Amino acid sequence: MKNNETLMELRDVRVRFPVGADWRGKAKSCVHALNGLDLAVRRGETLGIVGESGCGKSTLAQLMMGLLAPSSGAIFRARSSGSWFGSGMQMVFQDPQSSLDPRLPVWRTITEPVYVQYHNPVRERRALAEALAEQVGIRGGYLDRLPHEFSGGQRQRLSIARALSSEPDIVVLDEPTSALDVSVQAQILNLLVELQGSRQLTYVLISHNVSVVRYMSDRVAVMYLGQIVELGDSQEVLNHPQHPYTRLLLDSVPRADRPLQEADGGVGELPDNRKLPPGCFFFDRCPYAGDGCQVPQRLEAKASGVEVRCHRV
Ligand SMILES: Nc1ncnc2c1ncn2[C@@H]1O[C@H](COP(=O)(O)OP(=O)(O)OP(=O)(O)O)[C@@H](O)[C@H]1O
Repeated sequence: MKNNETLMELRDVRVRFPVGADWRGKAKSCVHALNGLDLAVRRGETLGIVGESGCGKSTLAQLMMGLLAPSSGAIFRARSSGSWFGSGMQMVFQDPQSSLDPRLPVWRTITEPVYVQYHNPVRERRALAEALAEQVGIRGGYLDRLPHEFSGGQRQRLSIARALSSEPDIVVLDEPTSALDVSVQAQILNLLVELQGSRQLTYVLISHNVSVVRYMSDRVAVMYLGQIVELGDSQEVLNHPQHPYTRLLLDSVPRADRPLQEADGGVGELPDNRKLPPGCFFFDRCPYAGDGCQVPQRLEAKASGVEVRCHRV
């Protein structure tokens, strides 16, 4: 069920982290993690977020989850039908080991988001745990076990069950398969697709793995130095990349998890995000840089419907 209803919108969002301190405890400089991000999440879609390490993907996830406040800009959320303190957001992390409490039987962990809000009795909690476990392919009889008694893939299934327990509107998937064996990665992705169909979920999928994003996403946002440089239909963006950075990123697959200069034989380093370039952020690494690139670039819709932050496209 995809439509154009916006569940969450970020407008010109910036996040700065003060770093270093002088003898008075005053920050010496700032890391500019997000630099004017405009993005909307639509109900029922999977929105993929890609970009190399350090471009701001995790900062964006924390912002969406409400774990971090923007330094400037605004975030709008549609009124939630789900719960988790009313935010309607849940997250599935890369490492299922650390998102499940090692001392608690899993039925407790996977129903915790609901219990925190409603304090439901044990019988009800167990019944919910069993129903959720069944939906993610874990037999109800195993729910008294501790997380370490499950395999990595099963633990990720349990983390997904936990995320679904409060019936969130949006689930942020932060590298949901990258800590798993290759053999179970596809099973988890298929499970996520199935659940999206049966529960009308909206996903924000953060990944440096372009094949995962290609398989899962309806739209893709490509991030560079805390900005979106290309945004649109995922097949269009991934099959016909227009921004020079998107092309470079796709050319470096499957090594996009490393800084690009290692993967592509030397186009320069990711600029220092304590001092932002005055014009196009990609200027120093761009093979097409020239006139008109020394001024800040705007994200603009091109004929294909894809938005691109480059005046030369
Ligand atoms: N708490 C913090 N204090 C200072 N700098 C931070 C903090 N959190 C993130 N950063 C910096 O902000 C920038 C964006 O980081 P972020 O973790 O969002 O990137 P990322 O794209 O998720 O990278 P990765 O894929 O490696 O997780 C990086 O330069 C990072 O060092």
